[in-house]
Amino acid sequence: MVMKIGMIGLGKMGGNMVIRLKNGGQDVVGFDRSQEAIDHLVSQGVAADALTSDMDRFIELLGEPGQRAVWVMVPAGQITQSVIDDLAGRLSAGDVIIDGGNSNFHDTQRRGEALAAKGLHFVDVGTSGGVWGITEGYGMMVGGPDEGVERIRPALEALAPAPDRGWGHMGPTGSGHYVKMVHNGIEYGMMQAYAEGFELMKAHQTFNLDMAQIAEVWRHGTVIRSWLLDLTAEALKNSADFDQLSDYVADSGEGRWTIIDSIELGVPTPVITLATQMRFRSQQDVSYQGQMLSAMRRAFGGHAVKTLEATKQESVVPAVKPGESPKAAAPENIPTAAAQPSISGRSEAQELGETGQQRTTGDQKAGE
Ligand SMILES: O=C(O)[C@H](O)[C@@H](O)[C@H](O)[C@H](O)COP(=O)(O)O
Repeated sequence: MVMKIGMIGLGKMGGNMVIRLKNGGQDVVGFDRSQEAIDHLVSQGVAADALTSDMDRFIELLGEPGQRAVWVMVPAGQITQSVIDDLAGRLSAGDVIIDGGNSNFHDTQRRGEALAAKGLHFVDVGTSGGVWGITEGYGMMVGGPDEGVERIRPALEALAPAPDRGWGHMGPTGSGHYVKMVHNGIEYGMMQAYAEGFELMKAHQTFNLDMAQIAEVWRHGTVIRSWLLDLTAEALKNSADFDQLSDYVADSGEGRWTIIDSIELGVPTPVITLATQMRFRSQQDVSYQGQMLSAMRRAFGGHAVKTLEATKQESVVPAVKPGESPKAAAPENIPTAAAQPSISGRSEAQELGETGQQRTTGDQKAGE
């Protein structure tokens, strides 16, 4: 089946979806304010007269009132709201508006009610797959009224990995975005678990393990193989690029909303919660709470603490090689440990470890 469908937002998600819809035989038209986004799609073989940066023209291209369908693929939040408000004023009863972004499901429920009052069908599609969706197909979690969902079935079947796989009607308006929210919470948890495991193995220098080799081995046959691991293995192959990455990890809100939902329902979600909190920590340059911990520890125990300057110098400490003692690798001028004995009778140097790292051995712990 072929349907006419309009796409608003021709960035890396919406633009690729236009191409997949076109390749799937659908009659697709697109709108973006950016001429550059339009030119890119034209260079990819999409007809120039199916794309416009003029909203009036776009609405004309959508076809018969009451039969029109518009997929909104813009960032969640205020931009989505203003695009939907604009469409609500231009479309008429029977038309379908689809929000394919990562909107908060509460916003979606509210928008659904307002649009239903005007006779418009509002369908929320939690869309997964990122930049790979163009070739692999998109996983789609669909919410909304039956009629609206049925109307856009040809588009969903063309966008999915296969017509009968990778998409489903979850329930009423909001349910698609709700399921996508939990999907993203799980995504955070899986990513964090992989990242922790690899960092641990990298720190265990006795074995001099090769992270790229391990990721590649784990991709095949193991219990923890996954697409995320496939992507990780690929990233580890290019160590020059990997080593340049900042450890700042952004978050777009889905993890936060998942935690809020878990609190409201009283359902424990420790993995997702901690994974999200780790992102917050990564987003801090110098953490105020960490500074406060140091201040308190110094105050009550007279313990030596690191200064920002010392931490900066330490970041250029050469890595300890297997067989080499940490002391040999540590520069001598890092003022991390005082020579005076601590309350436990151990020197601060012993407590911090000779490179200034936190204590790590059972013996040291027992001696506290
Ligand atoms: O399933 C997907 O394709 C992803 O979950 C995607 O939808 C996600 O929004 C972004 O990759 C970034 O999300 P964060 O900024 O929250 O990491």
